Formats: sequence, C-alpha cells, structure tokens
Amino acid sequence: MKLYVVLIITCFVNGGYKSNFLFELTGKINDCSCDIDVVDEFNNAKIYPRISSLVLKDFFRFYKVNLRRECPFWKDSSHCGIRYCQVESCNEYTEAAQEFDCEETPHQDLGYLNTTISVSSLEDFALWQAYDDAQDLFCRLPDEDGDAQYVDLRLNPERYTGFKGKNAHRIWHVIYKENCFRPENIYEVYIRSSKLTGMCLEKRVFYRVISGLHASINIHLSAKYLLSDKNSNLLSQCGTGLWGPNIEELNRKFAPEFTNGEGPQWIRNLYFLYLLELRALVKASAYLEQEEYYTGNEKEDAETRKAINNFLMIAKEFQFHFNESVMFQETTLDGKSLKEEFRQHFRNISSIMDCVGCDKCFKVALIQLNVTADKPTNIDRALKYVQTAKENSAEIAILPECFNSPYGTKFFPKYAEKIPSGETCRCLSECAKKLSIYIVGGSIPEIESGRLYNTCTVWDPQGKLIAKHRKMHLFDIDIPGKITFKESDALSPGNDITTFETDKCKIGVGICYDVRFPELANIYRKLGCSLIVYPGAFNMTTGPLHWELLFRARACDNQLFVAGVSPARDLTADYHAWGHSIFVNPVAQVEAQAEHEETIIYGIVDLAKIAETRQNIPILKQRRTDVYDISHHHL
Ligand SMILES: NC(=O)CCC(=O)C(=O)O
Repeated sequence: MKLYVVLIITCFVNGGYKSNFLFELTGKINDCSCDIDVVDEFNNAKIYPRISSLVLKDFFRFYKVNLRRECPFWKDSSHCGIRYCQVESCNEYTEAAQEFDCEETPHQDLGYLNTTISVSSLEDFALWQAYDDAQDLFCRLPDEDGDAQYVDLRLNPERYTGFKGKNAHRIWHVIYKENCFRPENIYEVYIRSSKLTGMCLEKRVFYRVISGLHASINIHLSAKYLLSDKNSNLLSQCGTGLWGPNIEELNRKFAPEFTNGEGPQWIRNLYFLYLLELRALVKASAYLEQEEYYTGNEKEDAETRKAINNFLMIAKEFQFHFNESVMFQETTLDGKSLKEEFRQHFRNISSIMDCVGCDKCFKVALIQLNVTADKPTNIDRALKYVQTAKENSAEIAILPECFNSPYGTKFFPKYAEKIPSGETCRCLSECAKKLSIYIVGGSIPEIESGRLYNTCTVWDPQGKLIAKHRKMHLFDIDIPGKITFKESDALSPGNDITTFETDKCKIGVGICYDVRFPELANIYRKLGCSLIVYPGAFNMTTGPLHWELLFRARACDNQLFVAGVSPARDLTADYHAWGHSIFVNPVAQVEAQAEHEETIIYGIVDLAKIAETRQNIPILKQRRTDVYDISHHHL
C-alpha cells in the first residue's frame, strides 16, 4: 500500500511539493498483531502484483450495478442522485477558445462514467447470466434487477468525480452518525481515535472498517484528481482534462495539521481494513477455490482459477492475520443483538451507496414579482419570495427585470441607484447572506458617472457581489400601432459579457432583449455555462410572438438550461409585461412556465441532462466551422 502512496509522493516531490506525514506512519496496527512495515512488505512483494493482474480478468473487470436505483434514505434530492455527471466546460474565454470551440473536444472527464462495453463482451454477459440462472443461489444478489448493467472497472477507475458539497457530507454524516458504533456521549461526526479505547472490540472493528474505507476512497480521489479543474494552465487545450496526483488534496484530507492530528489514524485504519479483508479471503478460501469464475471463455476462466488459487495460497502464508475468533464471544442476549446490529449497520451502509450521486443538479426559483411604483414595497416583496424559494430548497433565486421600479424610461432616473452602495443592493446582499442562497437580482436602474444602465447584480450565499451585468442590447423597437420603446433614450448599454460560478456550475447572465442575440448565448455555452438566466420584461405584442420561441431556441442551439424571469402583468402600469416566466431544458422542452400573475416557479438544473443531450444530438461536435468562415468571401 505504501508503495502506492510513495509513488504519489515521489511524483509531487519531483514537482516541487513535499508531504512527509505518510513516511512517518510506522509501528503497530491497532487491534492487530503486526506492524505497518510488515504489511507493506508482504503487500508490495506478494499481494499487490497478484491483485493487479487479477483485476484485469474479465470476471473481476466487469461489474454489474444498477446506477439508477433510488436512494432509500432521503427523497428530497433524489432527482439529483445522478450517476452521470459530466462537466463539459472550458475554463477560459479566449479568442482561441472561440475558434477552437470547446465542445469539439467535450470535456467529459469529471464524473464521467464510461459504460461502453464491446459487443463481444455483451455476448459473453448473456452466457454469464444463463450460467448464473442455472445455479442454485440462496440469495438474490443486490444488482440482479432488470435495470442493472455492466460497467468496465478498468475504464472507470476510482477517482475524483466532482462529487462534493452537501450531499457528500450527508452520506458520510449518515454513515458515521447513524450507522457506526460510537463512544458514549460523543456528538461530533468524526470519532476521535483517543475515544475509541472505551469501546468494545467489535465496535472498534466496525468503526475502523468504515474509517479505512473512507481513507481508501479519499486516497484514490487525491491520486486521480482532475488537475485541470484547479490549474487551468495544465490544460493542453479546452476539454482535455489532465488527471494526476493532487498533494494539496491529500494533505487536506490527511495531514495532522488539517485533521486535528487524526488523519494518520485514518490511514492506519486502512491498514486494519486490509488485514481484515485478507483474513476474510482466507476464511472464504474453500468457497473461492471451488468457484468457476465463469465468463464463457474457457482459457481465461482456467487462468483466473489458477491465479485465484495461487493468490489464496499466498494469503494463507501470511502469519499475522487479524484474529476474528475473539469477536462476538458473548452468548448472552447482548452479544447476539450486537451481532444483529452489526449486520444491520452493514446493510444500511451498502444501501447508502445508492444515495451517492454527483450532486450536480440544483433547484432554481424564478420569482415573477408584482412590481409597483413603491420601491421599498418591491424590495420587501422580492425578499419574501426569496425566503419562500429557500424554504423550498432552491439554491438560486432569480428576480425579474426592473424589479424595484416600474419599467419605463421616465422612471429610470428616479429609481436609479449606485451599485453596490444603493438600498436595493444592500437588501439583496443581506438577504443572500441571511438565507445562504445565491440571488440573481433581476435588474435595477443603475447610475454611475452620470450614466444610467439596466443592471443585474448577482449575490453569493455570503452576501458578496459576484457579478454585475449591464444590459448589452438596448430595447429599441418600433412596431407601428403596437409598441414603440426606446431604452437608449435613457440608458447606456453595457459592454461586457457576464458569467458567475456557483459550486455546481457556471452561469451566464443576459437581460431581456439580450436573449434575441444568439451570439451572446453561444459565448456563454463556449465558456462552459450550464444555465443562462435572463431577467426580462417582454410586452403584449412581442411576448406572445417570441418569448417562448426565443428561450427554447437559445436552449436548443446551445443544449443547456435557460431561465427567463418576468415581472407579473400589471394592467394599471404604463408597460404591460407579458409574464410567462419560463424554464427550458437542454432539449428545448419547457419544464416550467408561469401565467401572467405574481407567482414563483421552480426548475431543476440537472447537469446530466446537458451531457445526455449533447451525446444524443452531437451538434456541437458536428459544426462545419471550416465552411462557416465567410471572411474570405466577397459578399
Ligand atoms: N425589456 C425588454 O428588453 C423587452 C424586450 C422585448 O419585449 C422584446 O420583444 O425583445
């Protein structure tokens, strides 16, 4: 094991980094009779090489799993419990990136589960299934249901999947707090090693197994990390992710200074788990030796059997096996119920694995607000809706265009504020922080250096202003007898494209008339945005004509989510907004749409849907950029 760890460290030392705490791991393994060095030596010389070749055998390489089974423990984010969570994005917006176009080499690395299996393997699986069906199995294997599919573990090494954040914490929280034996009266999630001494052997064993598993996962994730995510200069070109060891991540997970001194203990628990598993294999050897390892390929099956027998012979030679015979000695009721509890906890933990998703989708709230002539009332009402959004688990609340002022050039000077010192901004910031939510603050009339703008502000859950978009394309139209509007009479246009990052994805911002310009949306897609938000107030003429069409078109062209958030219609106001706030998915379906009254609607941004759409209809890869360049044509 340490060989593997040493490899990681060598790699970082060469890169100018250092991490020593792993070298200091020596001495006895808790609750076992041998030292770390003994395990290292035995593993490196005898077990690791054998395991490395065994895992390449088809029998072990193809693993049947149901990726879509529901999490039995919590439902509220089951829509987010996705297993396919690719992030297709480019990190930088550059001229070169535009020409190159990120999606031509989609960045499918992060969290991408490769389920491609060759035709010949699929044929073999049918034989396997027939063979298994003919066996007299005493229990139903967990992944034998119809939805299970084979994945090739060689193509899907354990590595960083982008799975982090609330859901990841919740999984480990539930495992440690509710499904792990704990010392009395210890309420923190992670159990301090010094507190274990008061627990009986069986409970310590259980904890060490879980902690060892956790350590193993974290070491793998640090060893195969998507480096380009953190360090974009390691990107050879947009979309080609670079995977490799991330020593900072390893340190953050295990170094004593970041873990209250506990990290090395967690790695010791991994050694403990290793010994326990080795012992389990030896105990099961009679069964394992007579298994056929059937895959339909006689030659390979014979090799697998031989390799397994050789492996078991070596494992049996090990002299310092974990001694399980001292466990569950009590024949009393207490002893029996402990065993039952032990089993139940294990089952629960296996089931919790069905709750592991990529935490790559989230809820957005589209607040179709009734905007009046009274600014404080508008702000107050908007914030109440943000609270409702939060109560309904939205992570981003989006307000409409011109939400603190009636929409009209004559109103803009009176309602305009400085950003961020004006009262609207102060309220949005405070609210975002108090509720710990992102707020896309629709738009407000902004004044700066004597000029007016129609401006959207974006606030993060700490109340910080993270983006500001000034409407780029001003709404100047004249449809005789229907509507004439000239924003440019009062406003100046913004000159910047605007994106912001959340912990889930990048988001692009436009304001109303901006949605008519496909170029802007294309840029946001090229920059790796998964959602574009447009606070917007269409009118009774162009609304019925174009509102839905435009939002669906932007989603369809770019295969991403698009949200349009309008004020509610007020027939007593000068300008009659169309309403119909809208949320469209990457296949251009309208997932939610309001009518014209004040309301709040919700949409789920499911990043898997983007990847799936781009895979199914790969237009972004099929563009004929070689033909589209018309600069050399005389038009
Ligand atoms: N506020 C706006 O930019 C309105 C845009 C609009 O109605 C349109 O048709 O475009």
